[in-house]
Amino acid sequence: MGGERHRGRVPVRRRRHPDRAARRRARRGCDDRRDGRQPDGGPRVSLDAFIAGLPKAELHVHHVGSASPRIVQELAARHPAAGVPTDAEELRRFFEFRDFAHFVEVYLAVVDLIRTPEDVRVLTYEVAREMAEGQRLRYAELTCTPYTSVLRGIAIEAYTEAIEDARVAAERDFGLVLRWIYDIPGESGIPAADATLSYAIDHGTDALVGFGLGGPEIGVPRPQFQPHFDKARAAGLRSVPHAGETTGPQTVWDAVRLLGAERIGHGCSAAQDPQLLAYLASHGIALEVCPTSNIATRAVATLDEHPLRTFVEAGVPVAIGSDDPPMFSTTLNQEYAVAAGLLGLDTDGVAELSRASVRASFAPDAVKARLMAEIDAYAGATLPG
Ligand SMILES: O=c1[nH]cnc2c1ncn2[C@@H]1O[C@H](CO)[C@@H](O)[C@H]1O
Repeated sequence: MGGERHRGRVPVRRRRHPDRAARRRARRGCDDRRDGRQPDGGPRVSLDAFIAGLPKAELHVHHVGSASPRIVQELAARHPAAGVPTDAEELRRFFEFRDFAHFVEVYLAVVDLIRTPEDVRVLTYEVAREMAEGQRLRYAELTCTPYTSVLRGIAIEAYTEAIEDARVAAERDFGLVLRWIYDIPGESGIPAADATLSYAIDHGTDALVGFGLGGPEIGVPRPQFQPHFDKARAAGLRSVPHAGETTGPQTVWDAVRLLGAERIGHGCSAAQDPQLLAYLASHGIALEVCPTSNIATRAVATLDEHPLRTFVEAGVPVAIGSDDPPMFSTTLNQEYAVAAGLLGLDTDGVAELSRASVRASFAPDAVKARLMAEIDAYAGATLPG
């Protein structure tokens, strides 16, 4: 496989910092270089166009957080009491976050729009359409929070049926393979953890692959959820908690040591702890890195300070994710462009980012092999221009 060319590493260009032009491209989320120095061959495309056409896997994206303005507007109009604006400009302002706590507040206001099983089905199917058609996603592990929907009156049986209907339809209609991760909304504590575990173990389908933990970290210590993760893992689910997004490296250690994390959501603060980086690298524990989200929620102050390069240079596997893309005015394509700017990647490097996500995924082997072959075929047939 093409991925072996780099021994499974994303090839960072050996510079301490991305050059000014790369930083500008990262900020704009695009690449308009036209150096014309490439050999003749297949179609020539800009890095942006290359990314747009690149088959991809997405491992860190939230279900409700993927609702596009079109879907949010539609739901907001159906459920006006939730207080989410329906006007496009007001909606844009509504999604400007003061800090992480405010982000969670806004996020939960959108959660409040999901009231019926039909809301869940439409949301999931439309999100899948946008993933496949807009981002060339071929595989996605979507983080769902059934607890918040059940709390709003949707029975877990109806919830499960709705997402499963959408999953089957999305694979049939868009060729997108979907898998689920159920996360505990951390701010709701042990009752949410108990319920989410039961939804996973008693109601989860074969498409449920992971067990997660989201929401705030401050005031929500990870160790309290160890029994839940123990049971989820014993039932065959993979452990994928968020950690180190808004607190220090100790939270990441807790996630790894106590919750058995196989991948970490965000993990930004791991960059402060060289021993932790070495541990993540030697155990192949991937960090799901969502640069624009980190800036929007103020987890990282500026893009120039983003730790992605530190992770890659330390040999930590990374999977680029979009988190809650419409809320952060981004897309997975744009996150790839930002990552390319931070790492100084060309088209080969960007293709390798996509392979890295496939490797870190919990996709069945046959799906992984198919995706790797698709990426190789695409990268081999497209020349940068
Ligand atoms: O970046 C994020 N970090 C943590 N939680 C998040 C993020 N994006 C969405 N959620 C969601 O916030 C809800 C409240 O706990 C959870 O449902 C979690 O999935």
